Amino acid sequence: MAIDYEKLMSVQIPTIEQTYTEKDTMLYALGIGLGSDPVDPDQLRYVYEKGLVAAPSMAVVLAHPGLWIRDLDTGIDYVKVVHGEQGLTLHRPLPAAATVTGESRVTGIVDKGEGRGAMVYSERVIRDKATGEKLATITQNSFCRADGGYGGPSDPARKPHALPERAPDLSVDLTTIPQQALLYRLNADVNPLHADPEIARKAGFDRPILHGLATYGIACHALLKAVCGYDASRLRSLDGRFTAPVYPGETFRAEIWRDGDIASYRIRAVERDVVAISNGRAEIA
Ligand SMILES: CCCCCCC[C@@H](O)CC(=O)SCCNC(=O)CCNC(=O)[C@H](O)C(C)(C)COP(=O)(O)OP(=O)(O)OC[C@H]1O[C@@H](n2cnc3c(N)ncnc32)[C@H](O)[C@@H]1OP(=O)(O)O
Repeated sequence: MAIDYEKLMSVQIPTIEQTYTEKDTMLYALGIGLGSDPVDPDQLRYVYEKGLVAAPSMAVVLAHPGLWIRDLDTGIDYVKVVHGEQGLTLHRPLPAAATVTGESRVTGIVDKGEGRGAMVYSERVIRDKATGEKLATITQNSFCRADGGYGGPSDPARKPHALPERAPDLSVDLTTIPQQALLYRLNADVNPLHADPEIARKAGFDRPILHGLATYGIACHALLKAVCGYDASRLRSLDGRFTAPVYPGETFRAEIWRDGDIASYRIRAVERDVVAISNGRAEIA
């Protein structure tokens, strides 16, 4: 099967309604390493019911339509899909518990050519069901490694944020645990690539890799720590490009540049010295 451009552009991704509880909010925060210092009150506020606050990046798992690339008639070889880019704009801080809706649509497809893959851009708008208020807009680029050359438009890809050329202004290290992906997937992010060694091998990896969104959440954690004083309401947007797969258990170093309200960043997997997220950009209030 191959991608049919018109059909995929108009694919109906189901609208999802989700009621999430304080427990879900704490589970998400644990999945991105918050609470790793259990006596730090700044971290505790994300993982303990007293004065609980939602981590801003949790929006990316709310009212998630699941693995629609596999489950709908998309023509995509889902096993070979990796997460290419992720963006998030927060219109207001996330409640610690709420009922939300998520409306998703495909916003663009770029055919990079035979053997070079195809990129599928999608967007999801999250609303508070009770008030209809927009909470977050989420953008994603799914890099379909096996689907290039199907004959669709090859418009230039959207340009990623350019990192400053000077040395980073600050850095922060965060550790992950060997079971990080098994913990993170309990946020209903069930792609077997992150749990099943057999599927991971079929996708070309020697063992399950960490979810791109888990690395992205850890980037959010690093920025909360380094430039927001752990105040969730200060993080207004978060974008990044996944440049290399990473494994649960690796140490991540966030290298950060500050220019006014903008923090640029990249995430390095320290032990292998590879950049896992590049072109990172966050707006800080
Ligand atoms: C249901 C919804 C869908 C869900 C999908 C996701 C499900 C998840 O569970 C799966 C995951 O979380 S996977 C884990 C996270 N992601 C990754 O590990 C991917 C890491 N990146 C890579 O492997 C390569 O960069 C790779 C493979 C992305 C590109 O590598 P190469 O092919 O070697 O590309 P390269 O030669 O470096 O560059 C070629 C052109 O592509 C552009 N590019 C590179 N990386 C990109 C990226 N991450 N996103 C967007 N564009 C990217 C380059 O700029 C270059 O462009 P041009 O041809 O215009 O010069």
